[in-house]
Amino acid sequence: MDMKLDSIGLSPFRNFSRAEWAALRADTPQPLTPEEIARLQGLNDRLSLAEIEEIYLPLSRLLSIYVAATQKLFRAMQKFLGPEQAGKMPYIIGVAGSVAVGKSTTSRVLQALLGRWANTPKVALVTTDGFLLPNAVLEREGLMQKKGFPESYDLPALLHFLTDIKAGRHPVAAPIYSHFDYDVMPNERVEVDQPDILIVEGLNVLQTSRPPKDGKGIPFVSDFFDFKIYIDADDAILERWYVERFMRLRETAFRDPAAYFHRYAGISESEADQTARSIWHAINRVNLQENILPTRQRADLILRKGGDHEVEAVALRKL
Ligand SMILES: Nc1ncnc2c1ncn2[C@@H]1O[C@H](COP(=O)(O)OP(=O)(O)OP(=O)(O)O)[C@@H](O)[C@H]1O
Ligand SMILES: CC(C)(CO)[C@@H](O)C(=O)NCCC(=O)O
Repeated sequence: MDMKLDSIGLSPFRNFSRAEWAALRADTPQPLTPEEIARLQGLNDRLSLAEIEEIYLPLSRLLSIYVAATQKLFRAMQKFLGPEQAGKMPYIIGVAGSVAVGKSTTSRVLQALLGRWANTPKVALVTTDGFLLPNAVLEREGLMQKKGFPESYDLPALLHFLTDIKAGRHPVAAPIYSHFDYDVMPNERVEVDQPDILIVEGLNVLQTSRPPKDGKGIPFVSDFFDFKIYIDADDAILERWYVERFMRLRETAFRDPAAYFHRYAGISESEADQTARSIWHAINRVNLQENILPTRQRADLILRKGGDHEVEAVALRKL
């Protein structure tokens, strides 16, 4: 995806058009059953069957090849090192990209598709939103307009979580974020109990920032991932998706008086549109430019989306 490097044959990525990528599913052994199709489309009513079959099936096939190779290496290492070595270690996939690019939808589709492979029946999914600092802390530190920026996360807690997973500990608990409350939920946790694959999605999974204090010798978040996916789309398209989702939420979730953004249910459509655009420009777009986009080149695979969320090109790391 780096044109200059591409033209002199030095890009670390191999590029596929949509059609070239779709052809890779050719000998995927199991077709989807009608029940599976219904369940996958239930994950997001805008997701088309063509998208599942042409993009996400080849991707799940590729990932299952990587996972099988890692599992084989792990078993060989256990034999080499002796019987008292750590038990099961999940394969960790990171899914990164801008706010509103579709990280959670892609992750849920991959979770469902990867669970169909015999060597990975148990696939867990966690979002790094749960590791955001609570609003009370963000307010105290003057960071409410920086939600999603590196400094708005409890980075040591995220690193501890990933370390525990990699060490084979179980179960490991992760905090949960509520978009309805616009805050982390103080008393709720999701438990990750020795899955074959753990998918971690978030803005920050490819980042290399260290915790502010005593950061030396501590790994980067991105170090923990066996395979890193970046979902990409043009700036103007992302803004549109953000605004469309905001307007839809205004008709649905924001109507509930308990919702953090309830006040936006009462304003006019044009005021709501203005509000969404100003949040996008003041917070999420700045975060994209400064902190998210610069991590794209670190991915193993880039999914490039067009205006209707259809993947129009794929780049796979070859080095
Ligand atoms: N493959 C897809 N096909 C059609 N629509 C999609 C697809 N993926 C996501 N969307 C839509 O795009 C919007 C953003 O998707 P999603 O919530 O998955 O993004 P996200 O990257 O997880 O966002 P955030 O970072 O804000 O949590 C939603 O309105 C969703 O319905
Ligand atoms: C929670 C995050 C950071 C990521 O999902 C995002 O959805 C968010 O809330 N960003 C802050 C600005 C906004 O309200 O869109």
